Amino acid sequence: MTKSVNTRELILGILLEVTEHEAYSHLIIRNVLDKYQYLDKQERAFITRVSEGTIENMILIDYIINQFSKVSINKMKPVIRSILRMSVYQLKFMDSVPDSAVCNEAVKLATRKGFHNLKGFVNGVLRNISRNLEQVTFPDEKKTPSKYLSIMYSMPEWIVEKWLEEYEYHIVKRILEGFLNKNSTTIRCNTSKITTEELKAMLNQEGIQVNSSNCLDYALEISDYNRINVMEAFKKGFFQVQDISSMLVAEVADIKENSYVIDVCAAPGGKSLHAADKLKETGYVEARDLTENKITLIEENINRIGFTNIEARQQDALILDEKSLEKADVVLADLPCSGLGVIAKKTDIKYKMTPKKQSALVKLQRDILHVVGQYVKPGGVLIYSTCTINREENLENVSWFIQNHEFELESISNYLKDKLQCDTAESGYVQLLPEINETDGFFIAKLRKADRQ
Ligand SMILES: C[S@@+](CC[C@H](N)C(=O)[O-])C[C@H]1O[C@@H](n2cnc3c(N)ncnc32)[C@H](O)[C@@H]1O
Repeated sequence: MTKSVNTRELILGILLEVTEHEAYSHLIIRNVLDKYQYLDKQERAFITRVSEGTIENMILIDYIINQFSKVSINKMKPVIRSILRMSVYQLKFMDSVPDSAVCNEAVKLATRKGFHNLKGFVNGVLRNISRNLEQVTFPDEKKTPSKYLSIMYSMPEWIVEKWLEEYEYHIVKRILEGFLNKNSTTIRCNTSKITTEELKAMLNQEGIQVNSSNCLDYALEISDYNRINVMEAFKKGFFQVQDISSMLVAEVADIKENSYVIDVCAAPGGKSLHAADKLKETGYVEARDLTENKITLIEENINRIGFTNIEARQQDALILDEKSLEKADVVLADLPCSGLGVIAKKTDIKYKMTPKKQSALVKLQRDILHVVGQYVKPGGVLIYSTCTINREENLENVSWFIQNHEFELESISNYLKDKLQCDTAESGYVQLLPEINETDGFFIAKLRKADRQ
């Protein structure tokens, strides 16, 4: 195939899909990289960095553009708006691209996209920004703290205000910094197939940089790799990409061999497969999700890994499944949530969430918990988890649940090592925060059902 594709044009396409058509950035970037597999490592890295960086810093970038453009960013044509955004990202954050090249490429791209008449505008705004970037004035941190944080860390102000009500200022600032610092990828070794040391050696042989984790014996951090799905160890099902926080779900559940586990919201199957691994070829995991597409995703992972003690099943968690009543030793309820803890990985979530959508999620979470709590055997365990950091979706839901159901919180402090330690673990729950705990923002509560015997 000929290399006729222009990387900047691909980036423009990604930005337009995300900002004008509601596409999710991590999915659209992955699709583009899959489609243009012949691009070299440097080109792939450039596409990923500029697309993610532009989306991640969009509030800050728009603030800067608005100081130099007579037409406000919201009034611009989508193509021009996106070209300016990706160019300002490069001017502000990428020393490797000379400013003159950024401006020239932007003008060429605008022309190629049919905006010959606006090339003077694009050129003028960008050259002006490139000359005066250091002179931009930002909101005062002391006088308008939420506005300051919102612009400097590109977080919608309503989210900043919400977090400032729940956490101290310096914690919120660190969380926001954490979202912008990219961590290395964490993987979980499938220890029923290979030891962690063997997996480490295998990855090293493929030239991948691997570090052990202090938090869990079977977790590894990998870096310096191109694509995961071509790694031999991945194809053989020896590991699963998973954040440490997500690994803690099956860890704190303390799954014993021969147990029956129901994961009520399982796709793409990370926690279900972890539970199956912990069962060491015994027991049974039922990995449920809402739609056929989601079931296919789980099945793809099950097939790759090759476990036989797990099956995927389509089932709406809101509808009571009479056959499961009081049958499960462990129910995993890793429920749909606002996802505000994983903004580092799913960059555009912060722009798509609204207070109204978040309230609807709280109701959904309570409705699902009420149904699936009934599948837990007396004396069994329900793990409630979300990848968000808002009290309403987390602790407030747990408080509501234990007030209205025969469950009690149970200590999880024995499972939390090193930087995961926290004051609330003894009480049965943990709220992990990006940067502070060096994980995704994630909530886990362990609930034990009353044993009537
Ligand atoms: C946070 S994700 C689960 C991630 C998964 N536990 C893992 O570790 O890979 C939430 C999942 O809930 C599913 N979901 C949403 N509403 C549902 C419902 N009513 N019934 C079952 N699954 C649902 C979504 O399709 C999504 O896959």
